[in-house]
Amino acid sequence: MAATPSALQRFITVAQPYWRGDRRAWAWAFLAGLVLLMLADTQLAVRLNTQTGELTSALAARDADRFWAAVRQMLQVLGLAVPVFALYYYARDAYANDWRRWLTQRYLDGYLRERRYFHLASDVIDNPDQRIAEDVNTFTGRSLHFLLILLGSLMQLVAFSAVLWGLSHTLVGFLVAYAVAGTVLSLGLFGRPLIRLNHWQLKREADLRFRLMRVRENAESIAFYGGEAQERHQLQQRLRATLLNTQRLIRAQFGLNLFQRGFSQLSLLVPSVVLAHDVLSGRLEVGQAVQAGGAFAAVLGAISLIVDNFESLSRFVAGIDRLHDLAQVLESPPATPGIAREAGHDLHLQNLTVQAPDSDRVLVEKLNLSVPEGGSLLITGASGCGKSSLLRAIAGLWTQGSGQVSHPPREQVFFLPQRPYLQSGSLRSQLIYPSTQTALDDAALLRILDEVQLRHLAEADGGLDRSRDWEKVLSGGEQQRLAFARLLVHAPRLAILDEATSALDDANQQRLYERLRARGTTLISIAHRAAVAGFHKQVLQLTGGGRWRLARTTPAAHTPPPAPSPTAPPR
Ligand SMILES: Nc1ncnc2c1ncn2[C@@H]1O[C@H](COP(=O)(O)OP(=O)(O)OP(=O)(O)O)[C@@H](O)[C@H]1O
Repeated sequence: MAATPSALQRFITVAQPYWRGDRRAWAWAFLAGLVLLMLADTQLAVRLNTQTGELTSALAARDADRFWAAVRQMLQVLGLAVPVFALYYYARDAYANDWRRWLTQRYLDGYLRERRYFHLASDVIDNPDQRIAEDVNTFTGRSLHFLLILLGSLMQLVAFSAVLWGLSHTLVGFLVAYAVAGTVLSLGLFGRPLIRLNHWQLKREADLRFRLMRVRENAESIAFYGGEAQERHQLQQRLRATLLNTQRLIRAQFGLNLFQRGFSQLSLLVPSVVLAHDVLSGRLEVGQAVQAGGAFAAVLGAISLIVDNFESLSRFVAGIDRLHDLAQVLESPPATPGIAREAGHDLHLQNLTVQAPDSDRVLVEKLNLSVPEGGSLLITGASGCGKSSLLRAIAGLWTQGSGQVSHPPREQVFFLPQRPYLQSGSLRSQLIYPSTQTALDDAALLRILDEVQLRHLAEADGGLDRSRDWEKVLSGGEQQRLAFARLLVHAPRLAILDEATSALDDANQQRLYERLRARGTTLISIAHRAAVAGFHKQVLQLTGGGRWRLARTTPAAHTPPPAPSPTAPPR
């Protein structure tokens, strides 16, 4: 089948980093140990078989001494065989687990590096989460399983081929022809369809699970809308697609079963038919024919590995395809950005043109502006005109377009996105996010909680170490205040706020902006509410179609009144 070399190449691409990377010494040493255990296990199984024969013969001969000697020997062999058997399976699973840990780590690094998780479009790679969490696990487990079956078969092949060759050359010729025909036929008839169907099955299952996850994540909104009927409809559509594919798989499996059964049953007849003439003419003893039949079955079993394991092999290959595609995407060099970036002291945008990803639509054209240290800029414009997109370009999330962005070093810039993202975890970890540790002590963190009026969250049992699903238990405004607290924890030189106070009341919003101004933080905001304008020295108005207008606000507007004021008009 044309897909075989490519499937093998794909397997090698996915598997080889473990065997050739920093883990290679361990990987090869452990594998060698595993093969030794397998050999010992096979050897002990043969000895057990011999001892069983000896016990039977001793009983048949009514020889008590011989019988008890055989029992003692059997117990000795068992004493070795049982732990070796258990150790072999333990080592195999531990090995698969180590491989999984290593490979998952590699993909996780690739997924989180250079914001690949953000750029991965779902039409390029569907369900990367399933690939990283599940497909890797299946891949490492199944790879070892098949590798060891293959080695076992090879041992059997070596052991019985010699026997068979000694008994009948013709039978060996038939055997090779029979096995090759079976393998070619099964690959040709069932290979591509089964691999394709298994590929789709994995995707459909992941889509269904993802949809269920969305219901759980958005339970409150769905409950408010009463959206159960729509959700059920969507879920049923995905379930139907999954089951339809399963149905096709079952049909393909039916054909494969017919073929496999016919192939293995016929193989019982082949040696007798081939050897009948030799036996009937007296050239071969009946016992030798029986022995040849046994050897034929053993060798055929070894070389029909593909036919016998076709179903699980096709599932395995489908999983390899998914991992291979993921690896290609994660390990490919990032696309060359159209927008150039460089580190500077202040924020400068030079001839900046921003386009939406994979589209010709220009959202901002040839924008030039500077925000000096301690300065402030408000971005306004109608919904959908490209305000957040401009921030995405400044942050380096979107790179399509042209021009140049120079900005203070990344660690001195802090973005507050439109939707505050809260993890479930301790209150402390929310406050210091995205850092994993902070130089601030608990007293300083509590003071910041005071400033955003969330001190009460740390007053329950557990204090700053209290863990909750914060997204569920905090109101929209509280979530925004907690996100604002992160800004105060990180005390950046440049803060970029995308409607980060939209859910706050005016008094809270004013206090937090004043706090930033008192710190001398350079500020860029997007906000719809008029009161925010007073905290900014420049206003950039996006007027649609890439056009823009930059203006200074009047000095009076820099001192915001306690009540909301009208928007400062651009000059
Ligand atoms: N990932 C994306 N790919 C393609 N187009 C996008 C993408 N994200 C946003 N857009 C489009 O870019 C345009 C600008 O979106 P943007 O989020 O910048 O608007 P905005 O001015 O911030 O709007 P709002 O005030 O409603 O938040 C919109 O028409 C939107 O549909």
